[in-house]
Amino acid sequence: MYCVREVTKDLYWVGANDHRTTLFENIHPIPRGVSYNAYLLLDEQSVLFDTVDWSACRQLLENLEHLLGERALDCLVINHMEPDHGASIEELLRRYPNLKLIATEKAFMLMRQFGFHVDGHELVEVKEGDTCTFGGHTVTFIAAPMVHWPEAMLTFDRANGALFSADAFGSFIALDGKLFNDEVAFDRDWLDEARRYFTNIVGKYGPHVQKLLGKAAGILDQIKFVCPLHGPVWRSDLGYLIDKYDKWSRYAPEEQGVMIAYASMYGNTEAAAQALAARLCEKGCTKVAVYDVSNTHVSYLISEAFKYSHIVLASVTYNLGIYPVMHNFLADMKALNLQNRTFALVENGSWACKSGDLMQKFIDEEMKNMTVLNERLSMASSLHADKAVELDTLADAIMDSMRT
Ligand SMILES: Cc1cc2nc3c(=O)[nH]c(=O)nc-3n(C[C@H](O)[C@H](O)[C@H](O)COP(=O)(O)O)c2cc1C
Repeated sequence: MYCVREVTKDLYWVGANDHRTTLFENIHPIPRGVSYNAYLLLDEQSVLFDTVDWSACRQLLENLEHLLGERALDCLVINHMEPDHGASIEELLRRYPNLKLIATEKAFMLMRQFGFHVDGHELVEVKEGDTCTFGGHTVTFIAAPMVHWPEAMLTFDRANGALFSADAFGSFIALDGKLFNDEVAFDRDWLDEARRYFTNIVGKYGPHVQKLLGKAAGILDQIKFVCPLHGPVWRSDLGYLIDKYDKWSRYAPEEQGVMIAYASMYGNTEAAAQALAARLCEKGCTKVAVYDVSNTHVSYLISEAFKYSHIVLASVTYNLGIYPVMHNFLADMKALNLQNRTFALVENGSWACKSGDLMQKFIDEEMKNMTVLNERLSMASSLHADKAVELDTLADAIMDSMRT
């Protein structure tokens, strides 16, 4: 059965929802699913903007057949060649052999690398600023390298104000019938997953996203619809969306608050993390989020690290090192280029406590623009009552640094 939604006159969402894939990119859990968005424009020529994951190809084909009727599909614009969007290209070429493919040079290179038999078809290579007319609609192509692959581009249709934004402005979570941002409670139900999507998938490329935001600013008054490849289409409140993207891509915290991530085998470091959380709340900072790194997928930890201004790392010592899962979290923060955060450290060990010094060294030497508070809470096996003052001092130091 076809399943389409009208975006605006002559433009349709023809994508699909996926609740079967458990790991996006085979790494990030997606318990609430994901959508693969593709859009069909019915002008003098029929134009499809991107395709879908191979698992959703049948749905795309049914949607196209429904809307096209007797018409052929004339053009396919590929904004992004990652297989969750590009995988169905070859099948479309089989069904619509006269299909004209429009993409960047690098996208065509990737199609060939992935083994798609595109040669022999009409291929139109486009670059920044090029335009294409399909009848009443003329689109302009905007290069968006490394947002988040090198071949990526955006396409802007001046006639209806639709910006086909590739992976930019996308989100996890299946649409399940809804399409527009104003049909969901985005801030309540989607923001955390949108941030987790952005920070883990595109987070490393903040400067590239900043460049793209600069380009978008030039046409902001003309953008009526932001049509990403995952998640809702934005037709209102663009300022809200752009503000989030601006913060995330500048590595600026969204909230003055504290993420406490603890690594604990037997519960003593965990107890210290909980005691610190309680002290912070008592002192008036209730924006405190506590996570056990061992049972929280690192993609959620990354999202929270991008959200909060302060991060407390509480780790046991493990074979003279940092607890491996905590080490992995640190490595991921570094890999995703997280910057501009204030850290506080809590360490634990029973005979040779090393985790504090090692975490400090990692942050100082491997990460950029980070501050580590001098106050450190150190414990031998467990936190005893005689450490109450140190605990309080650490909480005060965090509170003070939030005020400055
Ligand atoms: C495999 C293993 C390796 C450890 N290595 C160290 C170590 O190198 N230095 C140290 O001081 N404690 C070491 N410990 C002890 C723990 O860090 C310590 O008991 C800690 O207090 C446990 O805190 P928890 O209750 O939060 O798990 C090790 C424990 C285990 C199980």
